[in-house]
Amino acid sequence: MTFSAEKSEAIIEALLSCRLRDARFPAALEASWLEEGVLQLLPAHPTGAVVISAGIHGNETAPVEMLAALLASLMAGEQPLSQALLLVFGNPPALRAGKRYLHSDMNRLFGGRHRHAVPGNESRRAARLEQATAAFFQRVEAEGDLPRVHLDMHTAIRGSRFPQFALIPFHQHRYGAAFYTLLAACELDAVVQHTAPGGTFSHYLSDAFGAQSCTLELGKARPFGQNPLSCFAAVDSAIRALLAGSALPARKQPPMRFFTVAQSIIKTSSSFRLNLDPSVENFTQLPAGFEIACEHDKSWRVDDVAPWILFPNASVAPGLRAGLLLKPDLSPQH
Ligand SMILES: O=C(O)CCC(=O)N[C@@H](CCC(=O)O)C(=O)O
Ligand SMILES: [Zn+2]
Repeated sequence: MTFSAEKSEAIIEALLSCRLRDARFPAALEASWLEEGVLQLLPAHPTGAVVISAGIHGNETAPVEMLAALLASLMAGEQPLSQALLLVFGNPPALRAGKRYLHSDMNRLFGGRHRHAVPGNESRRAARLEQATAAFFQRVEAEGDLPRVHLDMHTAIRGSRFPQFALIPFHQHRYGAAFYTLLAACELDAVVQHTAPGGTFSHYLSDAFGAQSCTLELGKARPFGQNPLSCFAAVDSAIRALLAGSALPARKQPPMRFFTVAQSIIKTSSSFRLNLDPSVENFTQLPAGFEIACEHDKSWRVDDVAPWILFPNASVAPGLRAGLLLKPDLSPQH
């Protein structure tokens, strides 16, 4: 395990107090800050382009601690880098406040949706992150036609029966076997395939730049300093091997489970009610016929094809997803 607690604490402190730009890097790396909390690192001859993001939601701190530790290793010259790399600390003001967001959920605003949102911290930041990632991929183009990978790391509000999993955005370009091998090397428990476009950061990078991209869910959201970082050692090692250009660690766990989104529950009004206790975990298999949620004139019931519930949340803003129902994916793409 390569977390260096002291150095990463200093980086988080610098991030939270707007001093991150003071960081220094080995001479072999061309380092530029494209935005607050957005760092581009270029080795001499990159063999791929990788974007790693964390803190798109400000209360999801474990991924930020992991990214800070990775940054500390890069600064110290301890982490080899064969890839053009963009590190993104997603939402610094929300991280400072310890909140998912300040004005609106940023992970619903990408792909230009920020233009139609009420102006605020997240609409401005989503626009800037879009510009920064566009600048990164434009710079990367000068290095040739490099494979593009994006991992957007999150943690979940509820506990999960499959604690660590990926959500792959709806996409029409090919995700190669190597990408699924990377997810397997992360020792993920499950992979969920979206079936419709969305406003997530991972969907944006996939759609706009042809990246093989996913959201990584790494357990339950906890405040800074309270994360069981050793649980994410496999993800950390796989990311470090990817960046170094070395062989990925071999998977030790049983094979990943694959699911597809069958239905999105969209809350449309404040009359929305969820009939699930907060202790119900993600990937709980609900009984057929059970009424999961209702609104004044609408009701959502479980069928026997797609009974697995993911991200049930009654407190989302009207118009947003209040839960997903999943079915098993019997013929995953890879
Ligand atoms: O626990 C929850 O309810 C949400 C955790 C979270 O932030 N998940 C991401 C998933 C993004 C995706 O679907 O790819 C989100 O809701 O933005
Ligand atoms: Zn999140």
